Amino acid sequence: MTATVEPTSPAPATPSVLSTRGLTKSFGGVHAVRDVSVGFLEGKVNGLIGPNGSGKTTFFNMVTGMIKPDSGEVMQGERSITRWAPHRIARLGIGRSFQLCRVFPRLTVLENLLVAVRPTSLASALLGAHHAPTVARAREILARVGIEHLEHAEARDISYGQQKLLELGGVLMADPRIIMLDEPAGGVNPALIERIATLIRELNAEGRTFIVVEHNMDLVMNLCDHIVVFDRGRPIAAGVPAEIQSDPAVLEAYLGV
Ligand SMILES: Nc1ncnc2c1ncn2[C@@H]1O[C@H](COP(=O)(O)OP(=O)(O)OP(=O)(O)O)[C@@H](O)[C@H]1O
Repeated sequence: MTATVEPTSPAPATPSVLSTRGLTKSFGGVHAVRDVSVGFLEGKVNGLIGPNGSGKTTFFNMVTGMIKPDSGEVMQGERSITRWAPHRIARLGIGRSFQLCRVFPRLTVLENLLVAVRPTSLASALLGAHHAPTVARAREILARVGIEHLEHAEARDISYGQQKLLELGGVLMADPRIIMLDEPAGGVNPALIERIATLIRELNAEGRTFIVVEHNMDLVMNLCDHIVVFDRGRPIAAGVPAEIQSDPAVLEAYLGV
């Protein structure tokens, strides 16, 4: 049976900016993502939640081209982007962060942003340090994410939460319209979680769509307009936070009740 959860709320008329049809991936005998058909709403903060191992990161990896699905489709609007290479998907304006924050520890904070904009060659990225408009943009983004005072610090010397902000800054360098965040609050202290949440709200208010995988339920419920819930590789619920919080299938998945 096809596990289809349509994004019927909060606004049925809102188009899906990204969607999947029957997306499937197994690793040996592990069915990580099974026949998933879901849609994410344009201009909204979409949440993707589920217990550990329910397939969220594997799903993200397929949508962003990092791994190839066994079967199924990834659609941006009406266009299939299934099996496109990650850089090609990025050029569509789809940016992402990673569960385990990816920064270059021995580069400075500013250099990390210069690398982010030219990921194919570290050398050319660092040469970009002499490209005034790129540097100006990087500084603007550092100010935006609130770590401009750390410009000259090596990334390994700033806190994990600041590294998460730096990684988000790297995503913003490409000016994406759709931003996929894998556990933006994971391992981050409460003060910085609040800053990350504020930043997501501000960027969303500018018209950027978010798809956020996150285990911090307070954050998810406060931040997201619409939530899809995975369990054992399949979507089991979709709706506004109030619907998700009272959905018996969701409670069962999390609590085993
Ligand atoms: N490269 C891989 N090789 C083998 N098994 C994998 C691989 N990647 C993921 N899995 C398995 O696929 C399942 C889904 O994993 P995935 O990381 O997508 O879940 P998740 O919902 O993101 O989990 P978490 O919330 O803990 O990050 C798990 O059973 C995991 O062990």
